[in-house]
Amino acid sequence: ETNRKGSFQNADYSQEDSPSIFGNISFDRKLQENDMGRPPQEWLRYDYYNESCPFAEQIIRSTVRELYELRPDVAPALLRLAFHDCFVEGCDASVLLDATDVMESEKDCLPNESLKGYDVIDIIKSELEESCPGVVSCADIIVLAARESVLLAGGPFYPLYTGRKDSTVSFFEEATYELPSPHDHLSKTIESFATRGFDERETVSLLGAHSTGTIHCKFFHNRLYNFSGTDGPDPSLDTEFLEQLRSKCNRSHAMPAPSPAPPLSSPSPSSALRILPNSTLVQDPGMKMDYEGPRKSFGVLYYRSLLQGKGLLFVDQQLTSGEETETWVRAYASDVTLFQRDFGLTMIKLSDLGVRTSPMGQVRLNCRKVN
Ligand code: HEM
Repeated sequence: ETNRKGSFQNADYSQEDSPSIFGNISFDRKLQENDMGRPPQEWLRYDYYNESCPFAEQIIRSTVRELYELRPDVAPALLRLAFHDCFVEGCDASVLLDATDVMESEKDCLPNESLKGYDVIDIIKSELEESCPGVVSCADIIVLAARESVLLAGGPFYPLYTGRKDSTVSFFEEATYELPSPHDHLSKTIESFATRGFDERETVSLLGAHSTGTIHCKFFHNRLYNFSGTDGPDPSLDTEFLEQLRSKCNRSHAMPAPSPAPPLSSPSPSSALRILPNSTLVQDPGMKMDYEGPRKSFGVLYYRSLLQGKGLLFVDQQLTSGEETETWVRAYASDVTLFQRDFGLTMIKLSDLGVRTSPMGQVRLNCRKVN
């Protein structure tokens, strides 16, 4: 364990002054192709804003960190936001567009109903607009803010290309039908990730993101009281854990959606300091996933809990039901370094999905609206 901890390279890395766990690894990003059948590196570059906005990545980093100090739930919210953006038609900030008279918004589809962090992105964007107006895309902000969030949650640093452009449309239908459900069986999850180029190992590692954040009762309530119409619990749930969950989530937590996320900021944020404290009472308490304090637990405890029948979502617990996926659950449960490396690589891949460049995209001035 000591040795493992010794080589457990994580959260203290910053891009400038530290080697990352990727330092010695050669990974072939040529294999990752975007929608246009061309590899992302033909469109994107490391340090794309080097000349146009040299402090862009630093501004994103420091703003996320400032907000995190006030509200640690900012980190999981931003990580989930990146997943929901990138998984639907690529990383193009389409998830941030508000509805208009002629366009429905991804924000309003069912799988996104408890998505948060839009106002955090607004704050970061306004900081960037002050320094370099009209330069940094909302799509880059999302993936870079998610990277910072992973670090804050105790995960690895991973290098990211930049230069993504923002979409001019929101994909309500696609988000409604293509975002995975917490009630999905393994085969559906595997298929859904495979469509986007992730194999089983990569899928298992990405779900390690569920090491952090909060899962509201409504997403696993059926497993506690009425699993598949049996009027009883999911037999794959550990019994002690079942009681623990039932004490947090009573029968009445089944139907109502979680209360709308409390605003993280004032309506027109211009500075990180305008953030409000976390004061709104959430009716559905949910379960915190930072098992033993975020920095220690990212990854490994999530997989260990799956091996003990203590996965919160059905979709999580399903990872132990397939031969190959279970092998990776076991591997990650016992090898922190392997998990951190794999998670970083799959986050890179996720962040490069369906990248847009001009003329198919733009740099939005306000992340909520098309220019
Ligand atoms: C089969 C795939 C997945 C499903 C069905 C799924 C579903 C969910 C659900 C239902 C929640 C609870 C939301 C709530 O209670 O408000 C959640 C939370 C979360 N998910 Fe996933 N998820 C999946 C994959 C991922 C991936 C790939 C990532 C990131 C790489 C991710 C990151 C997160 C995070 C960080 C949270 C906590 C959010 C917070 O506390 O604000 N998820 N997910």
